[in-house]
Parts: sequence; structure tokens; C-alpha cells
Amino acid sequence: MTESSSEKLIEVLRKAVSRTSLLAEGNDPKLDSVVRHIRQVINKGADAQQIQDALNNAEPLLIQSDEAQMGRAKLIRSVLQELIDLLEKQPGYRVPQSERKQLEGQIRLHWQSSSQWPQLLKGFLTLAESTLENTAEPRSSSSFFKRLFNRRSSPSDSQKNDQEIMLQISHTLAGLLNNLSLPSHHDDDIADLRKALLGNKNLQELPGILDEVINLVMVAIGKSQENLTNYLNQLNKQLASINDSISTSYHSQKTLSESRHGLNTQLQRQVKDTSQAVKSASDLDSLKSLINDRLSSISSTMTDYQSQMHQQEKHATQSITLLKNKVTRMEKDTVSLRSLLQEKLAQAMTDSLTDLPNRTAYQDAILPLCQVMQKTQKPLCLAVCDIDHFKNVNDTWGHLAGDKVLRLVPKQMRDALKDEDLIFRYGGEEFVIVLPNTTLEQAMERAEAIRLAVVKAPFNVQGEPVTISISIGVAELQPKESPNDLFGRADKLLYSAKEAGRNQVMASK
Ligand SMILES: Nc1nc2c(ncn2[C@@H]2O[C@H](COP(=O)(O)OP(=O)(O)OP(=O)(O)O)[C@@H](O)[C@H]2O)c(=O)[nH]1
Repeated sequence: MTESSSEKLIEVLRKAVSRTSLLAEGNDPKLDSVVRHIRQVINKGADAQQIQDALNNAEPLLIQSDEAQMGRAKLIRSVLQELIDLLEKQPGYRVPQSERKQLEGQIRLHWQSSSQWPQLLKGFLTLAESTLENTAEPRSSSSFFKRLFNRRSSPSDSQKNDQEIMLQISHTLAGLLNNLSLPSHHDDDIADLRKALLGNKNLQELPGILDEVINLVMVAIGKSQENLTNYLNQLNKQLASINDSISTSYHSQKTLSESRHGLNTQLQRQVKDTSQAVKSASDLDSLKSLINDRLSSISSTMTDYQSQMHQQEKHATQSITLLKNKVTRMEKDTVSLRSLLQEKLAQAMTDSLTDLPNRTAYQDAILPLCQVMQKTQKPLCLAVCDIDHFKNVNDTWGHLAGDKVLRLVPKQMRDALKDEDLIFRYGGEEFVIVLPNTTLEQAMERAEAIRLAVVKAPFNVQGEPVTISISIGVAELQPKESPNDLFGRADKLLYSAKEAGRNQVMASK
């Protein structure tokens, strides 16, 4: 579960509990079924999202119930006010004003709290009794309502007044009964009481009827508290389920283990405290405020946790950015290292004096070349060339002049070769030429062309023309011959050419 969904869930729970706690009587069948559904969802161990969905579905009904509860509270308030006004209107009776004000103050304070309704109704009875006692000349010794409301002189007036008062009181109390929303097994009680109210014109029976109404109000509130307690217990389970869900959700995040542990401990403690407090709470108001306190405290724990999470995320993001930069730098370094490596490799494969591929390059290239030619049964020849009496060049004109000759000779060779032919400086004054797709005859011709190109080249050392010649041994690769054997044969032929007087080509299959 993400931070914001936890926050939303807590918010929904807060709304749900505050609204439902106002009206948890369970008298609306639709609301009952929705609340049952929520409990089933919770009992099945649903996750936080499913619980939230169920609560969202319940919300419109909770709002409706909320409004219905407010309607009932307003009705109680107006019933009480009407009863007080009736008292005031009775000629010859004086309502003790301090007690009246006190009662009206109580009504103003508690009219919205259903648990206080019986007390308020009893308060009215007490006020009525005090009014009676305050009266200087009581008219009769019948029931106090009769005396209270039937003080007039003539019997016909008295009877008429009785009926009017009965009508008014019956109307207000019947309205109250209609809106009490008692469980169905009280239907008969309500019907009897309504019948008594509407059918009976005798004021003497009013105190008894009022007592019955008070009893029914108490029954309604008793049920409401029982349902509310059940609901709050379910809510408590719900909070525990959220806690589990949070624990599970963050279980895999090892880096958050410390703050998760702290959050778990705090939530568990808060849920436990709530559970105990719900058991010991005695009335609706204290339950409501208690649950609100608990939810606030859980909510603030969540907020703390979220800010910790936020900090950790921030650190994680910074670390990731640093890591990314590091990786980018490493990638760049790798690219430049790779090109450096390629450069070094090329250097390692190249002869610095002549810029030709060197002996290492030859050894790298010759094996795969030979294998391809042998596999495809194409001819390949190898020519091993050596400058004749090169020592003399060095000795006569110096080492630098020798170097110059070493650079110029392969240039002459190149002119006599094909593009696909490869020249390597094998070492010292020795060059190897690989001639792919070339028969021995073709190789001999090309070797001869090379020899001529060199010997005819107008070398000029320290202003003097110098003739340079080369000797060449040429061999053709045999079907199963190794590159070393091929080289050995060509090298031998080179020495044969040297021995035969130099400046010549010796070849063999
Ligand atoms: N200037 C210069 N001389 C080199 C280089 N490498 C090898 N040499 C010289 O090449 C000469 C080779 O001499 P030898 O092996 O006696 O052969 P040669 O004088 O060419 O005689 P033959 O091969 O028998 O015709 C030596 O004097 C080496 O010092 C180089 O890079 N630069």
C-alpha cells in the first residue's frame, strides 16, 4: 500500500466511524446489509483497497443515516420545547423559571446526543411536578397532569381543554415514536402506545404513557450502544487489518525495516489501546470521542512514518542519481579505455619504423588465413624477403641511412603487389608477403616483379645513388600444411637464394 492510499483509507475510516457512530442503531435494513458486507470483507482478511471500496460504497447510506439521526434529534428537541411551552400556557400555574432555564440549557447542550434523551424527558417530568408544587391553589387532587392541564373552572371547558392538550401531546409523542426506529420486536409496543396516545382522551393516563415513551427511547439507545460497540470492535479489527497490510506491504523493503518496526509497534499499541478503551467506555459520546482520538493518533503515526519514508526515498533517489552519474562516468571511461586499448593494440601490431604490420600481426593473421584457404581449396603463397648485405648499408652510411632504406624498400614492393597481398616487417631487414588466392606461378611472377622494383629503385643515400637488392624465397601452402611449416619452407628457399648469389627468387611448391 502506498503512503497516499493509507492516508486516504484513514480519512475514509474516520468519516465512516464518525458518521456511523452517530447512528449505529442498525435500524435501516439497507445500512445493516452494507455494514454486514463491510464486516464480511474485513473478516475474510481483505486487503486495504477492498476495505476502502466497501467503505466507499457504504458512504452514501451513512450520510443518509446521519441526516435521519439529525432529524430525530431535532424532533426530540421540538417535542421537549412544545411540552415546556404547554406548561407555560396553563393559566394559574407558575413554571419555576430557574428550573425551566436549567432544563432548556440541558436541552441545548444535549439534544443531539440520543443517550441523553431519556434524561431530558425525565427533566421535563420533574419541571412539570415542580410547576404543580409551585401553584398556590391546586384545583384538584387527581393525577398531576389532570391538575396541571385541567385547572379551569367549568367541567365543559375542562373537558374541552383536556382534549386539546391530549391532541397536542399525542401528536408530538406519536411523531417521536414514528421516528424512534426501534427493532421490529417492539412493533407491538409502539402500536399499543400509539393507540393509547391517539385513542385515549384521558389526561390522567398521560404520565404512564410518557413513561412508556421514555422506556422505548431507552431501549432504542441501548440497542444503538450495543450496535455501536460491535461496530467499533469491527473497526478495531479493521485497523489491525490495515496494520497487517502495511506490515506485509513493506516487508520486502529491507532498508525500511527500522521505521517499519517502529510503525508496527506504535500501531499495534494504538489498536490494543482502542480495543481496551472500547470495552470500558460507557456511553456513546465518550466512545465517539475516544475513537476520534485513536484515529487521530493513528493518523499522526502514519504521517510521521510517511515523512520518514519520504526522507528515505529522498536519500535513495540521491544515491541512485550518484550511482547513475558514476555509471555514466564509468561508461565514458570504458569507451575511452577501449579506444586506448585498440590504439595500443594497433601499436603493438605495427612496426613503428615502416608503419607496416609487424611479426605479431603476421602471426595473428596467418593461421586463420591459411585455414580459410585450405578449407575453400584456394591457393596461398608466402614470400620471405631479405635485403642483401644490409649490414653494409649500416656500416657504410650509418644506421639512419639504413632506417631510410628499410622504409623505402617496402614502398617499392607495394607497387608491384596486388591490393589483397599483405606485407609484414618480420624483423630486422626481413619482410614477409602473404599472397592469398595466388598460385605458385603467379607468386613467382610477383616476387620477381618485387625484386626488380627494389633493385631498380633509385635509392639515394647522402646524395649518392645506392643499389639495394633483395633475395626472396617463395612457397605455396599445401593442403594440410601448418603456417609454421610453410614459413620454414619459404625461409629455407630464401637462404637458398642468398647462397645462390642473392638478388634472386627461389620458389617451390
Ligand atoms: N638501420 C637499421 N639496421 C638494422 C635494423 N634491424 C636490423 N638491422 C641491421 O641489419 C643487419 C643485418 O645484417 P646481417 O644479418 O648480417 O645480414 P646482411 O648484412 O643483410 O647480409 P645478408 O642477409 O647475408 O645478405 C645488421 O647489421 C642489423 O644491425 C634497423 O631497424 N635499422
